[in-house]
Amino acid sequence: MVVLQLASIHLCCLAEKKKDCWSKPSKLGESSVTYRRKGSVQQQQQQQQRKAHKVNLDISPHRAVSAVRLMRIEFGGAFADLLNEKGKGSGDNEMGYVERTLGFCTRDLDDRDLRLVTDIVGGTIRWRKYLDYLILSLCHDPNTFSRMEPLLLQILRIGCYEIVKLDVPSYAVVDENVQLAKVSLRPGAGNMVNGILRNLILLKETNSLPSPRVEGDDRAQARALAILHSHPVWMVRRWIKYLGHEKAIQLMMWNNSDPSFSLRANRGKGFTRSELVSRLETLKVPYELSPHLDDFIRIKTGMQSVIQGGLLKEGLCSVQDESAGLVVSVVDPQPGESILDCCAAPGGKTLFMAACLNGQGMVTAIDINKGRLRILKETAKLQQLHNVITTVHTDLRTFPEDNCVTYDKVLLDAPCSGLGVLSKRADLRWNRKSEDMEQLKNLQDQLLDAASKLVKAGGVLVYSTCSIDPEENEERVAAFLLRHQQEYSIDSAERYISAEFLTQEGYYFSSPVKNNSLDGAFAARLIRQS
Ligand SMILES: C[S@@+](CC[C@H](N)C(=O)[O-])C[C@H]1O[C@@H](n2cnc3c(N)ncnc32)[C@H](O)[C@@H]1O
Repeated sequence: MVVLQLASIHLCCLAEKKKDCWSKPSKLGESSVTYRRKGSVQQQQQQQQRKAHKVNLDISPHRAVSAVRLMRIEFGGAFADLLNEKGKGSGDNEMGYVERTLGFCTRDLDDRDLRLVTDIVGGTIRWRKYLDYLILSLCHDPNTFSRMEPLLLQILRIGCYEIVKLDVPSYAVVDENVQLAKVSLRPGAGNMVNGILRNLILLKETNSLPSPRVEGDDRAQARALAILHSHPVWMVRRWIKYLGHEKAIQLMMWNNSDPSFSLRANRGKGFTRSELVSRLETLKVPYELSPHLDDFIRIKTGMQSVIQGGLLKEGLCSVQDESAGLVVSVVDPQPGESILDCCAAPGGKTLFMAACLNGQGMVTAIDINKGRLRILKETAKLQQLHNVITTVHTDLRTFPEDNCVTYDKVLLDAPCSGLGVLSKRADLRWNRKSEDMEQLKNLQDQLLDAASKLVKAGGVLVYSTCSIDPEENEERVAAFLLRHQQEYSIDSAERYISAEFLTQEGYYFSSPVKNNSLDGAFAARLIRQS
């Protein structure tokens, strides 16, 4: 998924609104409460009450906040990437959540704390299956693990992650997580954290951490790899089937690595890549120019400075992965054209296509999700592209029935599994189920059929996904071409992208395994004959 930074911040508000209230599970501990959104007056009252409360200075705020965020992601339906959006997502309410979950608050987070929270939350989610395996192995009795309070489990996961995957001094990890469990739950919980973490440190120091053997039949091997690389078993089996063992492992390692980001200078606002580079140099953010796209640069660190420097708020650039930018290259938008973006929100590709029009032509952006479409509209205004973007809130599957207009180019960036973007979407691997794949494929077929009716004779239809799964990509296009033999044929993407991204069939495909540092994405360019 390509998440526009600003869109993310807005989306977070939506995600929060969607979950107006949620009850913490009863196993949480004595201070189990119902989370409820309060109006602004109530928020102020809460803040005043907090001032009257005892602030716990013994526990680092980043550990307390990380534990609470993990609870919200697992039980409250919050999205990791949004909450983790460089520490922004939770807004002023962060300490309110901490206090209601843990029964105390800590000092406010500074920039360093925010970075730590981002690392710990992202890493703990990614490594969840492996961390649970370690914790279970150290519990001795499986019932202790299965009956564990959710908050205690989060604290243990954080501690294990810090010990095994981060270079944090072990005394600090043990002391603070023990303290956190004691104060927020009960003394016995602190003792359990103490026992498990100290054992883990011993095992790590003697190089004897528990580890499943990759042996036996395919299923058993997939199960072991799923633990070692912390992914659902069904995904591992699917990737072994399509990519083979070695590449499946490389892919999982990529998914577990720290994501890098790219920024697109917004030509629509007359802001060039050189100007973006100067601003980044002033902000002391290290960057690399994209070798594939003229408007893009890559950054590995420094997103916080980009946000604070106002570049996104001023609409001067967007956070957009190059893999998504290359889909727009395949569409090849030209000034004066009429373009339909069928599944447009939150608008990453719409905005890039609109910027390519140089003020002439129109991108019509339709989406079934009103909230996401509103974000697109707001961003278009911010980026001064609203004159070349029209939004339509509708279901694409019924849109052709009421609309007889056809377009020069139609982009269908279909809803998909997102299996190409798991490095950026830490929690997505746990939210996707294998059953989703069949439903998504059906929807993709229906959407392709609908989109195909909206292309002019001689016009172009581009089908794209941010998936690396052939069943959502090549197979959907092959099935479509069978249904529309007389109307559509493949137009090779070779004129629009470099050879490293070109498949044998003439499609665009970026693979995290092959095209290092890009997310996975796919696009097929089809021409309408009649
Ligand atoms: C992969 S996202 C699109 C991302 C977008 N193209 C971008 O670059 O930012 C898929 C979008 O399809 C929309 N969608 C799903 N089903 C739809 C339908 N039946 N009609 C229109 N839009 C739909 C979803 O609301 C979602 O915003």
